[in-house]
Amino acid sequence: MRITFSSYMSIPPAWKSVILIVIFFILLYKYLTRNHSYWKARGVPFEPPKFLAGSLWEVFCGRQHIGKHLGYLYGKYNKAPYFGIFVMGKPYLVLRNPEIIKSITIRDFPNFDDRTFACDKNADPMSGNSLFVLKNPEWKNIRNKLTPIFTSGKLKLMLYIMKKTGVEVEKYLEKYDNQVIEIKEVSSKYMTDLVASCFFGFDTNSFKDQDSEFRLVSRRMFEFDIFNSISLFSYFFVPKMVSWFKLKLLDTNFLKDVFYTTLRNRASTNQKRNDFVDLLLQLKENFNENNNGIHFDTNCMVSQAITFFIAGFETTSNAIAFALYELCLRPDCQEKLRREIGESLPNDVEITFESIQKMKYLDMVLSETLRRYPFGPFLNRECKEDYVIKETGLVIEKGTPILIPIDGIHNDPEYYSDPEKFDPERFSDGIKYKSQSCQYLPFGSGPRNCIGDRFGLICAKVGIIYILRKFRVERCETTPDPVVLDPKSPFMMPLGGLNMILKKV
Ligand code: HEM
Repeated sequence: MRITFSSYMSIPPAWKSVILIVIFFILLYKYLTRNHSYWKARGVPFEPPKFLAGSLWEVFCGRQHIGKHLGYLYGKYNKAPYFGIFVMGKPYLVLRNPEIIKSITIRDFPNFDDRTFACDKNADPMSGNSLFVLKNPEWKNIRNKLTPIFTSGKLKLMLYIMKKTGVEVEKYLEKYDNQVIEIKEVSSKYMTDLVASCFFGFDTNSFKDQDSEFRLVSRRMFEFDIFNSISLFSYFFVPKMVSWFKLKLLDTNFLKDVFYTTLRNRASTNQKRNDFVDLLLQLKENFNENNNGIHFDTNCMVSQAITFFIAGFETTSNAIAFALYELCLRPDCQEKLRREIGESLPNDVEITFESIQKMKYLDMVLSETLRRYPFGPFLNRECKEDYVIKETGLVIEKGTPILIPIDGIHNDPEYYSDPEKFDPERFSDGIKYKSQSCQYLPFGSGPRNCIGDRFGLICAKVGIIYILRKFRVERCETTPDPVVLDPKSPFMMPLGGLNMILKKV
């Protein structure tokens, strides 16, 4: 039957509205599903999309953690070098093959040097200027300038701050002998104090002051309710929402005020602490104008300090907490590590940078912990120009977002036998081979990898040494086994904490 304009006009108004609504939804559906044949047309295996949620329905429903879901898909498409998914109708390419990952993150890096991470610099200048978010050429310029502040020599000068915070943890834990403690909160306090001191020159005292504002602020940053998990999700997957709704990544006003206060104090007292504040100030002074017009002004400096604070404290405290959790389930590994600590530092001798470097088993324990629990469960890159994957001939179109599922790779039995087992021995030869072949990616890969990896590892090692040389951690009735990850968080964080019993040795 043909519907003409005059027959339409004769339809009662209520029916007209119904027809318009139906047409609207049909058009919307067509628009949102317009790309759903994208991967099929290119011969790429793909996870069939569901309307709106695409291939991440389980994640949107809160039933599965995004890292574990990508890991599950990684296992499902185990014959393919990559597979396709859809997020809100947009096609994403998920890489499986380490050689292809290497090409994209290292060899052909210039074509994949940015993340798809969105940020509206005008609405949120603090986050927009952060190294994590910056796009080239600004990113490269700032990264080159910041890299030297993380050299071993500079970190060595900050060891005194780490040791001071380690002593605070030790004193704090004395009160909990033979009691159940939630170790994630302890490690978060340790890292909040440490990072606040190193990057803000500020004594936060989270162990003495339960209401320390720094700790309250840092805790809020990683507490995910439905609203901030949608917001953070949009930064990674729906960048348009960020500009439409002028979303702000984080409320950084408090951190900004603290940093400015520190700058004023340093200027008036000429105090030097050999911390990152001193290094950032030096960098600002030496930053000449010959940088493609890119400035490293005070705002940019504050933005980096805030980035380092946020990127540093939760990642590293997670690693400490998960290491102690695994050690409480594996008393044999714990004893081996305590022996190593005892032999390297007999009679409570002073911890030195060199003694930490020599603790091989401690390094193996942390490497294995980060294999099992990489904080960021996926890496993310954007394709700048059409690119041909030489191994398969697939053309990745300009603008295609790429995901690298770290958890899937870290649990692939082809690279790690019995991957569910916590086994530090698999890193007895170090991580070099596995990192270089892109089978081990807790700190990412290529020039855009983690800038703070060495700082994070030293902080984690010092924290673990201070705890284990005085205490044994044991499993208790409320120790989770297996760990449940918080599905609302895009990061691999434990849901409900990590309880264990602490016993003085
Ligand atoms: C155990 C601790 C840590 C883990 C597991 C970790 C992990 C990561 C990962 C996976 C990335 C993305 C890399 C990529 O895309 O290839 C990253 C980037 C980054 N991390 Fe870390 N990180 C840790 C500690 C730190 C610390 C202590 C800092 C600062 C002091 C830091 C600062 C950054 C920054 C600024 C970036 C962005 C780098 C860029 O885009 O140039 N991270 N980190």
